[in-house]
Amino acid sequence: MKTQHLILITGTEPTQRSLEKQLRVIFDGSHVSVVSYAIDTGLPAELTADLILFSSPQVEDEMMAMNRLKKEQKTLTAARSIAMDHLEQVMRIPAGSAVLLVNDVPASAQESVAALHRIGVDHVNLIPWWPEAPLPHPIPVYGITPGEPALVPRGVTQVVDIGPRVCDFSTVVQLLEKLDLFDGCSTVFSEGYLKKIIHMAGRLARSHEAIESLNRHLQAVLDGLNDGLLVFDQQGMISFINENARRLLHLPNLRQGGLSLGRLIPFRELRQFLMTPGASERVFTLFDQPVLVKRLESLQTGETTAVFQNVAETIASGQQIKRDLVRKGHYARYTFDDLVGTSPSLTQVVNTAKKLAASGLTVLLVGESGTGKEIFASAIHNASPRQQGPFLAVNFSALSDELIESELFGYEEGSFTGARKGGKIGLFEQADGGTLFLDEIGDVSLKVQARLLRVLQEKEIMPVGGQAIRTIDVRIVAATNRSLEQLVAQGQFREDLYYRLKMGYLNLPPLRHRREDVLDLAQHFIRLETSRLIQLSEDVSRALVSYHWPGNVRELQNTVSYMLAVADTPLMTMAHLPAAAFFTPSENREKPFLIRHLTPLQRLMVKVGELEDRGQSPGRGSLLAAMNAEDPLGGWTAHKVRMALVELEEKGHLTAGVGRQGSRLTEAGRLAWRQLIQKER
Ligand SMILES: Nc1ncnc2c1ncn2[C@@H]1O[C@H](COP(=O)(O)OP(=O)(O)OP(=O)(O)O)[C@@H](O)[C@H]1O
Repeated sequence: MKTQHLILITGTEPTQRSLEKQLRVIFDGSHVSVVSYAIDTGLPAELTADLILFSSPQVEDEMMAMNRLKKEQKTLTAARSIAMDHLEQVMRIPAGSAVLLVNDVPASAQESVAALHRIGVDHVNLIPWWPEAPLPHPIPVYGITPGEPALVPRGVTQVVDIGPRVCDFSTVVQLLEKLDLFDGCSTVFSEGYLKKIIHMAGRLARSHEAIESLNRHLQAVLDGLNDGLLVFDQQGMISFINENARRLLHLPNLRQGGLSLGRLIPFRELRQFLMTPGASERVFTLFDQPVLVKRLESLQTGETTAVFQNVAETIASGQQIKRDLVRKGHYARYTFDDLVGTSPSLTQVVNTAKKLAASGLTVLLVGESGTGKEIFASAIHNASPRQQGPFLAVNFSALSDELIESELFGYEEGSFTGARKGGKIGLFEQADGGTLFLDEIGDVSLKVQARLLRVLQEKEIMPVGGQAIRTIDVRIVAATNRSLEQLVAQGQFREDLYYRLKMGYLNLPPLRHRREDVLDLAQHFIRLETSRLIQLSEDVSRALVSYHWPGNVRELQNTVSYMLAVADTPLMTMAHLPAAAFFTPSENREKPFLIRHLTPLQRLMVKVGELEDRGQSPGRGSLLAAMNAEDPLGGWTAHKVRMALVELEEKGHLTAGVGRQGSRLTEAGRLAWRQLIQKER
């Protein structure tokens, strides 16, 4: 078969390249040779071929004006269209957007617009533009250019380069006809064309499927909400309604969209409220149920979202939340009724605490360890108007500065290495609307004190690494067993913070100042631990009341637990007490408490050290007397004392005195003694 020659003539080189490529694909495998020229880069002296294809009417005009072609030369002028490969990007430009169609000259810009219109791109407003043309105001964000990205003006930021336009379907058909190849190549060509359409349709179908599945997922999420949601525009046309809104409004399962508030909502007042700009929330009775309706307007879309909450269900879920808080320990366990005791000193402090609870003032609880500061803090919260809010506690004695700051104030994501993703909400924010109990406030550093003071003064916090200040509404109850006054005098506690905390001051009396409460408390702890009927012997009662209780109520509670553990009769006698010496009526706080946990040898050593501290150097006789008084159940005899002293001497802990001189602890002995008594306290 004879080879036919086709010449392509374009205006510019880029068009030459892209059209030549297209022609080569079409004529691949046929007997057509393709040669191309761009007027810009020059034409050969002779231009003869079986067919000459002009890339556009402008090129045709130019060539005619040049008068370079023979009269009988067959020509064809291409009609061009955008390549399908870029159509998808064009279709993704949001509907209604203004789009600058950028090309080099007015005619090609207008032609490109027309070409896009012809293939059905009508969802955007196409504005033809070329470098000398005035820019529309405002400058559109979107631009489309057929292979001229360098010409796109500044300000147009989202550009789709659709590449030089290719010969359209009709041009290709004419080409084939003129070269008498229609029968041979048309199938190849149409198949290639179809393949592209099928490929594109496939992609569209897949992305449509993905969108559908996302929509179904979102719908399921929104239907699963406890709240009803209704979205509508300024004309009252509904664009979205979820399952719960339908349920609350007794609506059938209607198709989304296309419906108006007027048709769907049978309550005039509710309709009016929904359509009133600026209205925020109101309770309506809908089908005999109180429903809280909130309006949220979106400035961006002009749409309004109405949130419907069934008041009864919301209260029930609030109670559930409260139950959850109990489980998590974010809950004030005690009330004033849990405080046992009728002594005047306790009654007086409870009465003041009740008044302070109602006042909302910051409260400072001062008292020795185990006096019930935590019970008071919790009872104050429960007797305050914040009782429905959270109650959170933080104990400063165990935390580093960094930990305290992140616990209290939270932090923003990425504010330090190891910061949790999404950041962390601090206790101040978590306790919003409730009470925060700051235990052992006397242990807090000056740095943290400064931040606390700011929170108390400004009622605002800024999370670690954060920018935004958040207003909080938290009542502070602080506690300490240290003398803050003394710490202030030593410069370890800020005076201004001290006075702020002290606005509501409560001094919890130690148990030894309210001995009247000891037996009530003991009975109370017995009842907490067992349902057995337990009685205290008179001796035991006397011993308990006369003991000075350095560990206060907690120590009494521990003593009761110990006795219940060792007693096998319903009557508690002296034999069940932890150690006889422990109950010597004395205010001496250095008395070792759990002396029973020491070996006899250690007990003797403790005694030697104690007597030495009082300036004595005890001989064997006085040691025997002292041991019998301190540890009557220890079975101490003169022999036992002597053997113990020998053993201590052998260990290098003691030097036994000669004659009237008593025994003394050595250096090593004193060290061991100090360790023992520290363990005991
Ligand atoms: N008046 C009281 N009635 C009943 N139980 C009490 C009373 N006071 C204290 N308790 C109990 O004594 C124990 C210690 O109380 P709490 O933990 O409140 O003391 P605290 O002053 O906070 O001690 P610390 O300073 O060591 O933390 C708790 O088990 C508490 O239930």
